[in-house]
Amino acid sequence: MAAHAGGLTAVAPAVRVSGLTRAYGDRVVLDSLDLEIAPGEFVALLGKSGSGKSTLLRALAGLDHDVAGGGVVEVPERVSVVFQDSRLLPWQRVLANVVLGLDGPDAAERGRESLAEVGLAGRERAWPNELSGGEQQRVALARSLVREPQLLLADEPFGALDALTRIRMHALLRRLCDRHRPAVLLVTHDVDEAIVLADRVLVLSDGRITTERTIDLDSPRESTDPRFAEVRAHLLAALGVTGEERP
Ligand SMILES: Nc1ncnc2c1ncn2[C@@H]1O[C@H](COP(=O)(O)OP(=O)(O)OP(=O)(O)O)[C@@H](O)[C@H]1O
Repeated sequence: MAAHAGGLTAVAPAVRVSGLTRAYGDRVVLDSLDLEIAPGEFVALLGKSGSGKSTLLRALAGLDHDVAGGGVVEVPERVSVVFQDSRLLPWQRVLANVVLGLDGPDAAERGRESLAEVGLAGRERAWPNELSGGEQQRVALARSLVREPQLLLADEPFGALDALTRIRMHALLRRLCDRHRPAVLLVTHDVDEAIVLADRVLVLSDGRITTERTIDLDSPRESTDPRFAEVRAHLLAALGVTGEERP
């Protein structure tokens, strides 16, 4: 069992990770990693495939009891997680999925409001399999945000969506985060997605955060902006993508 349980404490809405180590057998994936996320800050995490992004996210979510390791992980009390697949219960209607486990007499009303926020007003009684992939991810976002998380962990939430839907979801997620102000850790493979959405982009390599870039581009962030291109080149270089390999 990981040392998460020993290190996990409920603190103000921000993240502090210190000396985090995680290993699968002999394979050390996170090697004394340090990370802080300010309240309301949107952080994107890039890294090569297999670099340990999901392992880090799972450590923050407290979902890694099967992994050996140590270190301190401090996260807020209310943490929500969104994955690449929506993980909706197929035998529950949309509203029931959103409010599942939610207490209080106003739970259904809050669920309805949350669905309206993600553009799904009127779809409360639909079954998950009646929705498109993008709509299912909207429901997953509604389910996360109805709990007013102080920390939102998102592991490739748009990875399975087509390019157009992904662009719409970027705008939606940014809007929702501006309104609800959770701290966010977004794991993504998509460098442009990271630059469009995040206040700060991190690169995970060799078990640690090796590159950190604050994104201070004006909104809306356009990939045609030369400053955007400069940030992209910096991050791609940090990911080990050479000039010839770049699109
Ligand atoms: N349950 C497990 N048992 C053994 N090894 C694992 C397990 N989960 C992950 N790993 C290994 O740990 C390393 C990091 O995996 P992880 O999923 O965190 O990487 P990632 O950066 O999220 O990768 P990707 O971008 O491909 O999703 C990989 O080498 C992976 O094979």
